[in-house]
Amino acid sequence: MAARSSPSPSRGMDKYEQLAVVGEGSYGVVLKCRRRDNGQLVAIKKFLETEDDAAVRKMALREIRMLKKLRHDHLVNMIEVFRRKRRFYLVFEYLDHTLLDELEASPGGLGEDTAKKHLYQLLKGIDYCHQNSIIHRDVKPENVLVSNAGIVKLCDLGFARALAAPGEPYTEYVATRWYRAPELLVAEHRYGPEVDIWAIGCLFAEMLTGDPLFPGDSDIDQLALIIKTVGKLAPRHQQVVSRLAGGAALAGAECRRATLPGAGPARDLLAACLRTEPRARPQAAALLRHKYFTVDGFAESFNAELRKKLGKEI
Ligand SMILES: Oc1ccc(-c2ccc(-c3cc(Nc4ccc(CNC5CC5)cc4)n[nH]3)cc2)c(O)c1
Repeated sequence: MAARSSPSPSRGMDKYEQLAVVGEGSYGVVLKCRRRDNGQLVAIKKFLETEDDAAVRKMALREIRMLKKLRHDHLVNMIEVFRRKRRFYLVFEYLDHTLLDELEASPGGLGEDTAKKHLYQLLKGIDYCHQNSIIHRDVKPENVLVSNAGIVKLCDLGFARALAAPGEPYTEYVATRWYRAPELLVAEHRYGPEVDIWAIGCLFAEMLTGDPLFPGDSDIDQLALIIKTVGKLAPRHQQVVSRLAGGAALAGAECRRATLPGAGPARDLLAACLRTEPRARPQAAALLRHKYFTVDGFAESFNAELRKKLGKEI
């Protein structure tokens, strides 16, 4: 057989030059890398040793199966997967910074125009997940990526879960407290995509003001902040809270209402995302049709802007 005329193509991590660590989690690390042959920037999630730890291997395979199904303009897309020296490597699109970076750089908030554009793209991304029966479960500023052109993509579906079959309880998980919906704080077994709508409501408020809406320092404190601002919990949740340590004073208490940020349709949309009864929160598809986005032709003109920036039909 003729010898290869060209050098054998680089395999796995040899193809990439490691530039920085951009994220760390319990199951691995996310690296900023540059592809040697074309200079493309990518993010590579490197799992811990998968052979020795069955749980990590199971988690990695579940994550890979799910990520292979999901492709959307407002989700960070996976480019390739490879294994090397008993580890899995997931190669993703790289975007310049996170929403957390933007919030830290703009203490007074992002301004309503930017907040509205980010919110619209977030809702598109999460609507795609929900239409594909996937709950993200950890929507927070660190998991929202922003390109230099203002394109917003959700990332790190490491916590994501497929919607449970009817009657099947979900496993416990600890998403970031400040963005956790009341049904998760009271450990309701049957939660759904509404937990992502709650988190997006929290992000919208934070983009408007620059401050986290509910920065609770414990689960009970988190519930207290929620009740103080958006009112009573759903009756079935109040019963659970009344049995928690320190919860008796909380259940059913309707403290002095702190006010939500925003005005008019923006406040209306925000309040809808933050209804304490999960079943009362609108789905992402309905929120995309909310008057906040439609009344002034925003959706039409912004979709045209997105098409241009994304370079394809939406
Ligand atoms: O299941 C999974 C696992 C991992 C990911 C994932 C995919 C891609 C990324 C990513 C990150 C990224 N860019 C980035 C840029 C900057 C930072 C940090 N900035 C602060 C200043 C230090 C963090 C991230 N581009 N792409 C991060 C996570 C994913 O989307 C799904």
